[in-house]
Amino acid sequence: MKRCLSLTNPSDSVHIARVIVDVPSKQTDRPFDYAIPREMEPWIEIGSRVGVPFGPRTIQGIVIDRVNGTNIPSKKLKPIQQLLDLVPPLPPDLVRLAEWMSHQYVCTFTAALQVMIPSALKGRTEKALRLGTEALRLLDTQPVVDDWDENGVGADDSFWQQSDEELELGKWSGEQTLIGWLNRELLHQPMYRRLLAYVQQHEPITAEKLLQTFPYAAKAIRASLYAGWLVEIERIKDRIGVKKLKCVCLTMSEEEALAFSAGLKAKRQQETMEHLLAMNGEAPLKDLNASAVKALADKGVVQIEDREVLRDPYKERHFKPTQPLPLTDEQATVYSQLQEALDREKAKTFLLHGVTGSGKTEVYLQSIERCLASEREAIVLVPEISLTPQMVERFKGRFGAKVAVLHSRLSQGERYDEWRKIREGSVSVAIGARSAIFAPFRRIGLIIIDEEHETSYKQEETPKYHARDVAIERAVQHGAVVVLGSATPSMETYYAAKMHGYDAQARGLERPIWDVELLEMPTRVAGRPLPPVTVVDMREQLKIGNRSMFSAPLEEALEDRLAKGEQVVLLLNRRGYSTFIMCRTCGYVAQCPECDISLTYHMKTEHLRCHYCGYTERSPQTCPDCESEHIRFFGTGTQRVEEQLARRFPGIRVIRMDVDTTTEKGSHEKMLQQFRERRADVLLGTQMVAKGLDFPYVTLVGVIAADSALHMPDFRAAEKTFQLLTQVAGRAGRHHLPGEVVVQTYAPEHYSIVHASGHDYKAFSSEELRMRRARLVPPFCRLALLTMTHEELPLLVRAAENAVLRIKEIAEEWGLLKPLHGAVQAVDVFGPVASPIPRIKNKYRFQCTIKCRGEVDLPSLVSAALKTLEPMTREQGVLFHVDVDPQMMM
Ligand SMILES: Nc1ncnc2c1ncn2[C@@H]1O[C@H](COP(=O)(O)OP(=O)(O)OP(=O)(O)O)[C@@H](O)[C@H]1O
Ligand SMILES: [Zn+2]
Ligand SMILES: [Zn+2]
Repeated sequence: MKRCLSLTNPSDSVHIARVIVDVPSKQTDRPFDYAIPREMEPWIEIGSRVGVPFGPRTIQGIVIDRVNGTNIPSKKLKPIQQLLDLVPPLPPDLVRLAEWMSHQYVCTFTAALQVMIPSALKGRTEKALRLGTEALRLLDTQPVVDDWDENGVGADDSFWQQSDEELELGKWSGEQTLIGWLNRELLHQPMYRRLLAYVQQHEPITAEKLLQTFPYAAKAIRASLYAGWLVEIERIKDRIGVKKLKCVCLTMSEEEALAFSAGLKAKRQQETMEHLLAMNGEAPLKDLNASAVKALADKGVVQIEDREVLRDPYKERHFKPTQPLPLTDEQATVYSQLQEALDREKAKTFLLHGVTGSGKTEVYLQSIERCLASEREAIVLVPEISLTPQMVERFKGRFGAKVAVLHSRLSQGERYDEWRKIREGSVSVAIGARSAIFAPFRRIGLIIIDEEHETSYKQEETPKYHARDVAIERAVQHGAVVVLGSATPSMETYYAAKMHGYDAQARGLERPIWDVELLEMPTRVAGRPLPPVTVVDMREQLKIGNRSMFSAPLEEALEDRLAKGEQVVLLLNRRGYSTFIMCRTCGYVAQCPECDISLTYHMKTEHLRCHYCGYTERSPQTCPDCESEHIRFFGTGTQRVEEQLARRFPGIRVIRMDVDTTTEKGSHEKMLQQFRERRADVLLGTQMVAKGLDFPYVTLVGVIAADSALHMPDFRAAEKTFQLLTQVAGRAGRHHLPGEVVVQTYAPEHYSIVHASGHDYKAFSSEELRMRRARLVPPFCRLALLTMTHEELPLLVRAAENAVLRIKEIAEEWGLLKPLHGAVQAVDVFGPVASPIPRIKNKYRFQCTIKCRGEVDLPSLVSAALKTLEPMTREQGVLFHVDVDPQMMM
């Protein structure tokens, strides 16, 4: 950690900062008090990142509060050692959100804070200041007076010390006042202009150095930072630097340059001058002819300078600007409701249930426009997988440079730069996957979650948050509107929307978690029909002697499209398919030596890898058990389908998209582009091909094995199957050409397949909800999954049994085990049982499930339980992991 400001005598300080230290353990999961040294006084606020002494070390922490007193005796009170950023990385509302998360998901406060900070910031950083564009303009129009002396110390030093009250620094809402104050007072002070001029001459300059020259200027610097007159740049050592660009600049005025250019004989040089003039006197070196620049530089007409640039991953792409479309009646009805809610500026959540191709995106776009018009910002969440150029294009096309894109495939530096644009307020729309919900905007008006049913909105590592819950909570803080959009809403959200309007009493034990209002768009834009679906019973195919992967109807349809030059999407449901190595002679399956799970085969490197612990080995050529050579890869299936396609339809152009072919950065995008340009006939893939794509020439969608996920031990299996089929069917016939879908299955009578083929969400959801109610699974209860791990099995078994007893006792003490409404208890504890993966990294795993209904505060119950289990961790080393509202029951 690099020091920004040094400390003096801590005993001078009376102000206290409450700091959450970055040590993710239960024992340290509380605020620690530190004295604020006087120099740091104006800089420390809620959300500041600081370095503090902790035991023998200095560690990082986040200030969550400032107070005037502490119980810590003054001898023991330690001062903050370092301030890591001049503008805090987290605004106060995100700090509050992190506190809420730590309660909801039973994780440490610091884990929740850290997930909000871009990883680029966690490297070693060095801070410096430069002028903002406003300040540059000011200095151009009102140059600093001549009596400027290099040290900048003038007679009006006393100026810096006044106006403390007026400033009201640290309040985000005070910004307007602050900018007003700057305009009214500060800018007329020659001293302030000197400060800016000094920065201009020495930029980038560290705050430390600036303060040496202007010892009293701390508050003015801070005010300037808030107002954008000064901009803080971060140079991150080791990890990522700020990107520099070589620029060529004119050294003379426009008239002089014109005259000079007119007199030039060399054509290249003349062109270069004209280009520079057209670009307002400055252009990147790489855009110009290097030898012409060299010649001009030798004549002293231009010079080359380093410019700091924000990396823009989409810079190379041109986005065609789009205009709002006239809305269809359905869209207009939905939009007017959203508009009304937006104008009210009160928190509210909607579910937009619109069939595939109903034009949800256009509704999003126009709602965002409305939101921006009232000077508020918008966040759009999409599943990582649909963060394709096509999706980005729609938002960039409408809002241009106002859009920041947060994409996990961006480099760390690119991601960090996008994040900075959000924090600095130079963009007003953020689009990204799950973690974009933490975009550090200050006045959020609208949060859109597209494909809200996607499981990728749930983070599977600590903090195990769900972006949907977090969005709803953030919206409450900001008075924002949340739109959950989907053609196949999750049962949780749909049930909540169905219950909207029933009072809490009537809902009783079946009360949904959120209050959601339902909006519907049941038809496709322009009256386009949903494609007809043919369900093929594969058992029948076998009976008539067809042993190939393709049923007769699918084969015919494929042939037909190839003849017509139309395109096909083929989906292989990957869940349930294997990626392991098996010996066909003895049945040996390569397993991780540390975990009870088969190793995954990676084709590119010919390695076997454990998905859980990272263990890797070379793929064996012969079976380690029986030495047979018939040991082979049981592929994802897509590879086999590809082989068969090539054999059956010689010359067919197939793009295979799965985990093996999309590991490289940008490969996913490239493939889709290639398909869009009709340089392939078939797009073959796993789940990846099912979502969000909109290709006009796709008229056939084939699903190879629709039911492979139905037999997973997961109460959401039917829901997932229905969603996948409906989504992929929705890719066909979205434009002028009519589409068709062929679904191959061994379970044609299963309700998820029957209703998906009828595009009947309502029928599916009512049947599914009936089943869920009968089995008492979400949304008719909430679950928490508690996983316990230890190296020794007998010890773990005993501990797990004790733990379950303890939890039952607590539920009993809380009066929650009493039967409510007949036989149904408010809290039920199941287990312990061995986890579906019973051993990971040499540790055995047991789990229990806590189920609760009605108004039970599940997080509080779980965290009370964990507290009483702490001695087990301390004395026996048993570890506990909690997942509140789990999406995966592992
Ligand atoms: N008002 C409109 N007038 C004309 N065309 C429209 C209108 N609204 C949307 N469209 C077009 O309809 C098509 C489908 O819209 P869109 O992709 O937004 O649907 P969607 O509801 O998001 O579907 P999915 O859930 O499948 O992603 C797009 O090509 C879009 O440009
Ligand atoms: Zn073998
Ligand atoms: Zn392993």
